[in-house]
Amino acid sequence: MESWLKRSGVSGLDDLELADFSDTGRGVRTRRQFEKGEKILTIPNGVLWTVKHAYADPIIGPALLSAQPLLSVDDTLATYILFVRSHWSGDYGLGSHVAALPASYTSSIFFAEDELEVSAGSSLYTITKQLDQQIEVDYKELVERLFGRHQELFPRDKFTIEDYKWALCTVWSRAMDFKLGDGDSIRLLAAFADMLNHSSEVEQCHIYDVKSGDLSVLAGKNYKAGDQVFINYGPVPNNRLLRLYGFVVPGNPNDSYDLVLATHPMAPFFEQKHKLWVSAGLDSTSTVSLTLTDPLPSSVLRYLRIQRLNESDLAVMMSHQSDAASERISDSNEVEVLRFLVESISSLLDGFGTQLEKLGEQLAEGFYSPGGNAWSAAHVSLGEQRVLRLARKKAEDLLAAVETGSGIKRAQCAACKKVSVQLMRCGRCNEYKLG
Ligand SMILES: C[S@@+](CC[C@H](N)C(=O)[O-])C[C@H]1O[C@@H](n2cnc3c(N)ncnc32)[C@H](O)[C@@H]1O
Repeated sequence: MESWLKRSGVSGLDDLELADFSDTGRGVRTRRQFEKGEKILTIPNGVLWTVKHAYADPIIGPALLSAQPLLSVDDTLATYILFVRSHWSGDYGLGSHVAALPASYTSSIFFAEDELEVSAGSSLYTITKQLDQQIEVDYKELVERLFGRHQELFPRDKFTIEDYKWALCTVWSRAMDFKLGDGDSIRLLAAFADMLNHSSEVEQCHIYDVKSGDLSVLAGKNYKAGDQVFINYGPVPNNRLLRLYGFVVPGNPNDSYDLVLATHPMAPFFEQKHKLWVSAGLDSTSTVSLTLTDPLPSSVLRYLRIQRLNESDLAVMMSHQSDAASERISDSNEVEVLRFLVESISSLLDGFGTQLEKLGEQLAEGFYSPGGNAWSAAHVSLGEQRVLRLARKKAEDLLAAVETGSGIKRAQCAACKKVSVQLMRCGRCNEYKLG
């Protein structure tokens, strides 16, 4: 691969080499010192994997362009990679890059049932299950629309669903995304640059030159000869790292929980409420990322304030053009919203297969083999539960403050003893018996 890249005009390779590292696996090592900001590597546009290059390929290009509507970016790149793997020699060109790719991946879609089960309750668990189904559907569609129609290009035995999953994970774990000036974006894979591992200790240091179309990597910090060179994949939480890249960062400060807020279209006043959500920059189904630094973003409260509007408050709100739900609408609405949040977050937390404290103990005792799939899944579960606990605490504090300020009393359900809001049905046992 390196000799092909050098002949293709890649610069910087003489000062770098591939090497194995105990913590990150294969990566790139410096052969000399680099100052932060110095250019380390440049890969010219001609050798990048891009959708444009796939379309321009004289053999696979016409077939890809004949599929209407066109395949997604990831499917195009995955198909291109599989095409090169099945038709090109591994000695030179893109074929030599494919030959250097990992034979398998540790993305959560490859987890055994018992490994994924460790993250039960997490968004990773749900999304991975959905992804498994989606991949099957997408694969069938690809066979129908493309692979089955050009079997000379896409031989069945080299374009199985397992091959497709491998190629998708190649794209997910190695592609780089860049925004272009015109509001467009480009997703590309760059041989050798895709051997760089992630560290949050370096700044963003891979750049795409829109004019030349070349990709460059700068030193994200000062390096001594023999150091591993890193790039920064971005502020990615563990659930996403594991799904796309197949690894986690223990104690990841970017951990998050994606809260999905949804309302059935048959719910009363749905149309009016939909308008209010849109004017608040939301939608009737909105996904909000709860994070360690902002566990209860204001958009969650804005969404729920609108969702829980009664008829008279709704009429008042509809007459306001702006985002009136950014503030408390009424004490009773606020209490209802916060009560609902506390209960919902509690049931999300109850849904985790193993609770936070137990997971913490298990990880400390070495119950899961470090770096293994179950260990990674445990870290995802831990991170998501941490975020949800912070979110619940914040909702509880806000609720207590509103109740104190408004004079709305708490009451305890006589049936299950759960503290509830006066005159509301107890959400846990569904009884109206308030004490
Ligand atoms: C762009 S590739 C980097 C090169 C890769 N190590 C290889 O041998 O092909 C991304 C993959 O490298 C691994 N990786 C990157 N950064 C890592 C890190 N900080 N810790 C553990 N694995 C990492 C993950 O397997 C990830 O999917």
